Amino acid sequence: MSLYYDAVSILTAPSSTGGSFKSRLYNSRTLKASPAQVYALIVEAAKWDILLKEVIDQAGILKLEPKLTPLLSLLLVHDHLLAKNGISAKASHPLRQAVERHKVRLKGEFTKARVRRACATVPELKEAVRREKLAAQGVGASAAAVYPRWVRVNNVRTTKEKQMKTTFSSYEAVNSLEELVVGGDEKQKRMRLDPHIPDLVAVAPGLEFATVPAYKNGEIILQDKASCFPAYLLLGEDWGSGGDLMDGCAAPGNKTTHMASLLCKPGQKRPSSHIFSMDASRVRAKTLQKMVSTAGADNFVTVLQGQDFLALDPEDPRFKDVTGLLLDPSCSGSGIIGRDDIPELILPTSGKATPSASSTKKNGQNQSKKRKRNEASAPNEPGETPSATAENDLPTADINQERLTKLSNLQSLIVTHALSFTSATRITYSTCSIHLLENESVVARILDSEVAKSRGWRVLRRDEQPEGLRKWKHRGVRSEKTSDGIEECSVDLAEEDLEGCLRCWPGDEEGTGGFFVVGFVRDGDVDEQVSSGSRGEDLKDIGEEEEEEGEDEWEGFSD
Ligand SMILES: C[S@@+](CC[C@H](N)C(=O)[O-])C[C@H]1O[C@@H](n2cnc3c(N)ncnc32)[C@H](O)[C@@H]1O
Repeated sequence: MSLYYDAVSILTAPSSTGGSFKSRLYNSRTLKASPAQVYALIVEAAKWDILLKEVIDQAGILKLEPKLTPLLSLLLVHDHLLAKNGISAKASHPLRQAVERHKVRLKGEFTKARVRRACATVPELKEAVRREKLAAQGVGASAAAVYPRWVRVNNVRTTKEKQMKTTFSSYEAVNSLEELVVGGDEKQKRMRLDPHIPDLVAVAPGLEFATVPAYKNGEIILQDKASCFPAYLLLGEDWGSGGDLMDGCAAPGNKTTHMASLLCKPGQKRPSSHIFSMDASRVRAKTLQKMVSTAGADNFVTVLQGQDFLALDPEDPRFKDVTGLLLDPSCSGSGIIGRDDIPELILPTSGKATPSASSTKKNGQNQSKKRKRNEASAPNEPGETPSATAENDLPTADINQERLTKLSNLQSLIVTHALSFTSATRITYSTCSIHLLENESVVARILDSEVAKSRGWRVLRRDEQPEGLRKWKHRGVRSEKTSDGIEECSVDLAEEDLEGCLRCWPGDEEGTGGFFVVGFVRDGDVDEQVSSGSRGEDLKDIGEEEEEEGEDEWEGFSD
C-alpha cells in the first residue's frame, strides 16, 4: 500500500519543494516504494484520469467508502482496472477491500465508458482518452494531435535508402501522423517520411530504439522535427563549398550533428567545410563531443569544450572562413511539450460534504492537515505541466516577464556577436520558446543594432528558404496576449520579415513542440568596416549585466 501513499505524497507535496518531477521523486527521503514504481503509477494514472473520474463518480464509491479520498481512489482504481497484477497491496488491506468490494460496479462503469466512446479494445480506449484530454486543454490543442517519435537519418554514416532497406524495412509507410497510431496502438511499426525536412522520419510514439543497431552506431539520431529546422534553414539543400560553419551554443549536439549530416553527400568521403562547435558548459560539452563522435563527424567537427561564444574574437584567423553560424541559445523552454513536471490529475468528486476540488492543481498554502484527509484539496505547483526530455533536465523555474527580459537580452547579445564574424553571410537564430520576447522581439532588436545596419544584415525571406521550409505555413507573429505573469507585447517588424520567421506550435496537427527559427543573411560584398569597439555596442552593456546574473541563476532550457 506504500506505493499509493507515496504517490499521494509526491502529488500533494507543497510547491516550495521545487525541482522537476523526477528529481523530486529520486531525491525524496520519505518514499518507501521504489521511485520508478511511483513514477510509473503517476504517469499512467494521469493518462487515464478523466475516464477514471467518470467511472468512480458513476459507481459512486466515494460516498460509500469514507476511507477513500478522491486521489487515493483514482490511483487504486487505476491499478484495479488496468494494472496487470491489480492493486499492489495485501488482499486484506482495508483500502484494497474498499475498492474491490465494488468490482462489479467498477467493471460495469468501465465497460460503459468504453462503449460510449465506441472503442473495441483498451488500447483504442486509451487513444480516445488521450484525444479527449488534448481537446480539453483547449487553446490551440487539437484533438488529433499526435506526437510521433522523430528519427533523423545521419548521412555521415549511412543514407536514407540504406535505412529504408534495413531499419525501416518491416515498417508500413503511412501518409499522415494520425495514421501512425490508428487503433490506438503506439507501438506499431509505421512510418511517414517527413514532407518538410530531408531524411527525417516520423514513427509511432511508443517505439523504442535503444537496442536498434542503427541507433547504437549513430546511423540514425532521435531528434524532434522542429529542432531540425535551424540546420536545414542554414545549409539548405546543398551547402557545397559554402565555407566553414559554427554552432555557438551546441550541447548536447543535435543541431551540430544535423549540420554534419547535411554536409555529407552519398559517396563523398569528407565534406570541404569544417564545423566549429562549442558550449560554455564543460559538462554539457562532453555530451556534445560524445554525440559528434557517435555521429562519425570527428574529422570535420572541432568541439571547443567550455568555450563561451561571446568570448570568441570574430576576427580570430581560425574562423576566417566561417560563413554560416547557428545560434540556439538557452531559452525559457516554454514550447517544450511533456516537460518533466508533476502531472495534474483530474480527480473524482469527493464523497464528503466539504467543497471538493476537481484536480491536484491547487493554489493553497497551509493545508497540510486538510491534505491528509482529502488530497483533492491539496496544492500542487501552479502552472505544472506533464513530463520532460533528458536534454532539458535543468531546474524548473517560473517563466515571468523579468526572466523573459533577461533571456531576451542575452539572446540578442549572442546573435549580435555572430553578426560581426568577418566572413559571415548567413546566420540562424532559434529557441524552443513560444514567447514573442525571445523570438520576433529579438529579431527586431537584431535588425536595429548598429552592426546589422552597417554590415547589411537582413532577414532571410521565405522565397529564399530551402524548399521544405518554404512550404511550412506557420510564420512569425506580431503580438502576444497577456498570460500568467507575461505582459502583452508586440513588435514592429515588416510583413516580409515576419513571413521570414518560422514558428512551430505545440498541440496542433504538426506533431512538434513550440519552436521559433529565423535566418539572417547579408550580401558578402556589403561590409562597411565596423570597429571592434562599436560592434553590438548598443546591446553589449545590457548583456554583460545579464550574463553575470544568468550564470548563478538559471540558464534556461536547453534543447
Ligand atoms: C538550447 S541549448 C542548445 C541545444 C543544441 N543546439 C542542440 O540542438 O542540441 C543551449 C546551450 O547553449 C549553451 N550556452 C548558453 N550561453 C552560451 C554562450 N555564451 N556560449 C556558449 N554556449 C552557451 C548552454 O550551455 C546550452 O547547452
